[in-house]
Amino acid sequence: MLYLSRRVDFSSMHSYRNPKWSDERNQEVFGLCSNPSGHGHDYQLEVMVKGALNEASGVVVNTVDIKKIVGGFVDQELDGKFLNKEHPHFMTKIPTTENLVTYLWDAISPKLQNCELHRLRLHENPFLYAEKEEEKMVRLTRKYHFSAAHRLHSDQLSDEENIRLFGKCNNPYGHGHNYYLEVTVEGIPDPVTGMITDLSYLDEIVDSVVLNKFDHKHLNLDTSEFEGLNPTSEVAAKVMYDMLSPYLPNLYKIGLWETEKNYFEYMGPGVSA
Ligand SMILES: Nc1nc2c(c(=O)[nH]1)N=C([C@H](O)[C@H](O)COP(=O)(O)OP(=O)(O)OP(=O)(O)O)CN2
Ligand SMILES: [Zn+2]
Repeated sequence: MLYLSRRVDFSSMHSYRNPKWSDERNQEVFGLCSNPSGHGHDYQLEVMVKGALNEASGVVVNTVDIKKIVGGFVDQELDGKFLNKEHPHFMTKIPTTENLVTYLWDAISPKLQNCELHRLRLHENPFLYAEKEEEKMVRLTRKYHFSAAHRLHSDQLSDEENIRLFGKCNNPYGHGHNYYLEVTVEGIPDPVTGMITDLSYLDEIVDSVVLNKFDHKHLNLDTSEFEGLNPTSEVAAKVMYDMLSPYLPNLYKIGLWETEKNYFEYMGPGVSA
């Protein structure tokens, strides 16, 4: 089986409002997104399909055909529209990223030929995306930033072994990174709010439980969470998962960008992708 991906872009306006609720209630639940005049996003939709290689043509499916099918569909239905007012499905269902990706999954899967839809990832902005994969629940990923210093050093190895294994990263004073932390939750979008998890709750938890502890800190020297641990990014991803999971019962994955080139993820004990 081969997997391939094509990105399709569109811009839409939306407003998060339950028409049965008062302005105050909508404001309380949806915050700024409840503005009845709406606001907009430049969405990026990553369409990943799977299929068998056609030996004669050398392709599973022509990506230009995916562009025509999916691009044509979003151009006609979503691009340049105020979804709550102009799209029948979203007149009654709140156009959250989770609901949008679910709608797109149901609409696009039957249209594809010579391949099957494997995953849709809908980016609302560079810090938020929702995704749907075959036979999986919807997932929502939020990206956060913090800066921290660390020294790679294991107490279980000799000084020579530490230097040999970690080189410059074993510098006694440490060194620093611009970390990007991705927190992924999964679930069924709430039928009333259209959300898997309230983003303001997620932000509050990640801020108070992780970012406030680690931002602008030396992980080895200033944090109790890394006491006795070597703060590699594998260990850091696991530490952060364990810190967040008691507050986020639907936590699916922690992704940690240590640098732009080094990425690590942890899905909890015994879980694999
Ligand atoms: N398995 C792991 N290997 C390494 C880790 C880690 O956490 N787990 N961490 C480091 C260092 O912390 C290091 O600072 C990253 O170094 P490096 O890959 O060299 O940095 P860049 O991504 O900026 O790449 P350049 O080659 O320097 O451009 C090392 N290994
Ligand atoms: Zn480092």
